[in-house]
Amino acid sequence: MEMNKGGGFGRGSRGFLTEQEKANRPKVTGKLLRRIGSYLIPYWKQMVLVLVAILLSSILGIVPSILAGRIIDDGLIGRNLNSLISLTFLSLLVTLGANLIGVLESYLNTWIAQHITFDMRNKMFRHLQSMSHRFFTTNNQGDIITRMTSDISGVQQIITNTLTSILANSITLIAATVAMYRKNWILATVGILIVPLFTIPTKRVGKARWTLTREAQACNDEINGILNETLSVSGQMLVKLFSMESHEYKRYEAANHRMIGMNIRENMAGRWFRLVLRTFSSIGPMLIYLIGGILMMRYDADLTVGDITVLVALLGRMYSPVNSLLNIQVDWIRSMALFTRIFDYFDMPVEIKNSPDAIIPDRSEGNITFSHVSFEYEPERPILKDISFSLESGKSIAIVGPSGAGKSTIINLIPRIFDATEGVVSFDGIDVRKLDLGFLRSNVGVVTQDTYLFNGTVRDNLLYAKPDATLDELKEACRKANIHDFIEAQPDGYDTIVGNRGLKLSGGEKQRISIARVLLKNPSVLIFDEATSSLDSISENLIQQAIEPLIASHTSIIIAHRLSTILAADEILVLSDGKIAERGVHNDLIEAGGLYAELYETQFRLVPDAAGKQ
Ligand SMILES: Nc1ncnc2c1ncn2[C@@H]1O[C@H](COP(=O)(O)OP(=O)(O)OP(=O)(O)O)[C@@H](O)[C@H]1O
Repeated sequence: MEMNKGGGFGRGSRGFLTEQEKANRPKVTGKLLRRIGSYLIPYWKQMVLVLVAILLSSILGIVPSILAGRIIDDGLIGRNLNSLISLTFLSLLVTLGANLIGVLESYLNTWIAQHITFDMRNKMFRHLQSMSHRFFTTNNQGDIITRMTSDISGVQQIITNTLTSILANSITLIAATVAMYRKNWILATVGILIVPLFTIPTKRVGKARWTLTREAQACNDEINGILNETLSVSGQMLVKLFSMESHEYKRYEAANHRMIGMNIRENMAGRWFRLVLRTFSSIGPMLIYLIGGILMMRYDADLTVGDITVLVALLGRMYSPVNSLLNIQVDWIRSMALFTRIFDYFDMPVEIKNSPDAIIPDRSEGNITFSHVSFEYEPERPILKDISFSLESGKSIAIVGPSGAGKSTIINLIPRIFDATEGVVSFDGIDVRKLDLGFLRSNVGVVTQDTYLFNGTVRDNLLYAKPDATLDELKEACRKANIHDFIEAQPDGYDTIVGNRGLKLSGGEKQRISIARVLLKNPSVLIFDEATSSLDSISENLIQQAIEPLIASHTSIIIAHRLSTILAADEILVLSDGKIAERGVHNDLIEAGGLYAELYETQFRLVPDAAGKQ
């Protein structure tokens, strides 16, 4: 039987709280415990079985130690072969039984833990999917992934290790103590007094080793950081372009060198730890032999050799449970902190959600109205100020303005990536906050500046917009987006792998695929955030040839940076510092000689216009 469930000597090195953990001790309230319980309750039947299994295997686990006494006294010293054979056989049977129950207990335990974490992971994933864009822009991606992966795996550890460790170790300890006192109260008291004395030095050396392990871990993290930075695609590109190869090598070598030193020290600390452990753990048995022997020889105590052997064996069984129970407080604090962190995530409010009586209109025209819309990402920092405009179905609007004027922010309010702080954004005359989110988003197609493709084939990426689209539909969308010929020219055609985030494709190709993807959704409003990053003139030309007819044939809003796109729109909104500074058509705005005329002179006229409409 595995007595040392998650505890024991080896784990002494983890049994300490960091300064940070000490400072952030979680508040354990009845509410928190009830909430944890709510995840366990569906599995109460299996838990009762685990409890019975632990009880049985812990008690059976100490029986062989007790039988050892009778094997010695009756079998060996008493020279009774029958008794020797039956007792050894019984001992073997009990050991086998305890271990078989242990296997069953492990299975049930793992089953429960896996199911609880399965429930939690799914719940967390669903919750994260419903979180707003603001959540993902303000929270570190690494933290979000950690919550999903290691924190929830931590819950599994708590269930399989901490809970069973408390139970199994407590039962073993009680059973061993009772059995020892039944044999001889003096030796039992000696043994029980020795156990805590043993744990003090073990804990001290353990702490020193733990500090070293943490330092080695920090060193390892540093090395991983260097590897992540320098061996990533973009990192390598940066290193090459700035000829930093030898600088990076030196940085890596220095960190690697530090790590070697740390590893040697850590290993040696481990060796010292084992030395202290073995020395102290042998003091107890020696004392029992010594005192037991004196009691037997000098005081004629009612003790046999077998009794002394049993007491030594039982004492040996106590070290590990005592040690791990001493760590329970640390495990408990960590477990509660883990649950608190996970629940904090569950409790984060969902900012953008369907209103309870969300409207799903029969059809969508694609009329968009902004009336007196203001918006701020952070309190007291207005980004959009009193924006009003209307886009009628079938028409198109180009939004222009200096960088940071709030152009992308305006379009983010239409599919409710964010909600307006003041004023109303409406779609076909209905406040977007009252519309069904699914309806709204399926009718608003957005092509962002930095297009995102999943690692998969071109076909997979296109089908994301319409999983049941036929190949002909895919081809039609790609023709409209001017990317069909390119895809067909690839050896694998529509099954071409796009690579991680689409890295195997050029910026222009990615953008055209993402235009095709949006067209497959067949939305009633198209929104383009025209890329400012310079594409080569062929790519530009292909994109413009795709976008211009779409602007003419669809209700559309374009954040425009190129003259030809601006000219393709019915109306131009000129945005400055979050306000609409000017609006109208190209010639009138040029004549007015305001901000648009200035932008035209400084930017649009100079941007190489592939369509040649300058
Ligand atoms: N998620 C965000 N949180 C806080 N502030 C933001 C966020 N996104 C944008 N901003 C700020 O809002 C302002 C407007 O940004 P926006 O992206 O709408 O400008 P833009 O006109 O589209 O600029 P560009 O042409 O450079 O893309 C900027 O000052 C920007 O720093």
